[in-house]
Amino acid sequence: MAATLHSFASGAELAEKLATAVAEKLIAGIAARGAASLAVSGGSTPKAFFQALSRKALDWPKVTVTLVDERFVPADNPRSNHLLVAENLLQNEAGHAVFLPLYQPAATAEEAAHLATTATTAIKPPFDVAILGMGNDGHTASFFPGGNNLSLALDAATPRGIVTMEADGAGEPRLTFTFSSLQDARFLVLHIEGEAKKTVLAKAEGAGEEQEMPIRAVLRRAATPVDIYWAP
Ligand SMILES: O=C(O)[C@H](O)[C@@H](O)[C@H](O)[C@H](O)COP(=O)(O)O
Repeated sequence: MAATLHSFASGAELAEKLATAVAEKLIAGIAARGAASLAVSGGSTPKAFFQALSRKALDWPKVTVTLVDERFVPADNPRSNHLLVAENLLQNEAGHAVFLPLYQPAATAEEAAHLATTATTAIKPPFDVAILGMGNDGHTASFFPGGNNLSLALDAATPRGIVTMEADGAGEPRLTFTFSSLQDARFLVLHIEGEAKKTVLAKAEGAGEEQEMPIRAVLRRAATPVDIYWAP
């Protein structure tokens, strides 16, 4: 499926333009269906975008925000994506949104994944907006090369929901939406910044196995054409 590259002069310009585009999609979703959903990734890249989106005026109480993936840590842990979103997105206007965490206080990540799958069925698929990031190893969400559940997570036949992932480079056990949960978002965005990530993207767009660079599954098989947002 062909992707569309949107290049910007700076991260600040990208953040504002992406926030405007996402706000428009959420407003359209609310107008069409009475509610809208947004799944965002963690990491260091999206902070300015989150802050720009937080200032957009829309009917936020009708928007459910959740995470593409999460580290199996509570929200007071500095590694938590929930904490990152709470501090940067769920502020200002967006502070009125509904937030659905993936982390669940459970004895194991597997138990938390089952609980999160049940909890996130409250979001009617497909997502209105899904924002993906990408690591320098070509992972997206928590689809890490060598991940113990990578085949399951990428399999189009795997039901929508949350699965666990453990992999070198992932740190804690991860909770991640499956490929099947993300790939048909009405607006499917890959947000990357820097020359190094552009080089990684070029390699991912070339030949090779999905297992080597899992972002390839999204670039090659997503039902929704990917909009790539990039700044130097
Ligand atoms: O939990 C996470 O870390 C993210 O969901 C992950 O998939 C992230 O998008 C990439 O690792 C890129 O992270 P950076 O933006 O920090 O490069």
